[in-house]
Amino acid sequence: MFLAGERKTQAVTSDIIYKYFPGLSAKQKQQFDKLEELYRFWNAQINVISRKDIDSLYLHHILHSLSIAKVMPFLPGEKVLDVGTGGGFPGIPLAILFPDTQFHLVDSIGKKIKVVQEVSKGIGLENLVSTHARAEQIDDKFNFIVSRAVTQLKDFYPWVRGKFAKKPLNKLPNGVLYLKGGDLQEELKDSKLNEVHLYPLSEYFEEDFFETKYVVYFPAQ
Ligand SMILES: C[S@@+](CC[C@H](N)C(=O)[O-])C[C@H]1O[C@@H](n2cnc3c(N)ncnc32)[C@H](O)[C@@H]1O
Repeated sequence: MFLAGERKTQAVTSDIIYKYFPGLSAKQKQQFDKLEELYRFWNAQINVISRKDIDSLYLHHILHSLSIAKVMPFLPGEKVLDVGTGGGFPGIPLAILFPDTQFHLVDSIGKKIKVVQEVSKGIGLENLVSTHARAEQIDDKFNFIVSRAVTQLKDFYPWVRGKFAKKPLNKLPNGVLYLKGGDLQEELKDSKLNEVHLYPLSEYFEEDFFETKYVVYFPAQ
């Protein structure tokens, strides 16, 4: 029972993942379910998600990360780099969803990589490595580079330009999948990228949170 004027915020559970990604294995469900406990614990020591947002972990962080999968289902054997992963977004949810794809998560702040390593260990991820480094220092080639909330595309692309594998395996050429929101016109113009595709997330998800959010995809160029 609630008193007049008392507000109850209902935390979103992992059910929201299963609504949009049915058919996951028991192991994947266990991993997604365990993320809440692990992030609550680690976020209390090292802040990677704002305190008021932790109740929205499954919607704002996990499902948002997984939206990349609606645009680009990664294939077994592909390699994906997550630049500026913070506490592991979008890389950790994607690594659970695609256990046969190799993920490399990088962040320039060591404490954040500590959270990534602890969460990854806590759910037994075997297809993820993480490095405390600037993205520019990573010397490897990838099929796709993912990112969220790191910097403007005009600054981002020079960091990753030389890091794409030549051989494409997927339905779209190797390239960048960046989670962005709001009005992107100016940013896209400033980026000087000559081919960019916007995938509106409201086409895949009904929650208001996804209105005005996009996966921005551009091939290596
Ligand atoms: C706002 S946080 C976003 C974290 C995560 N992607 C998310 O969406 O929750 C931006 C992160 O980018 C990292 N970062 C910024 N520039 C970077 C670079 N050149 N290389 C690696 N990480 C970088 C910062 O340390 C920070 O953790």
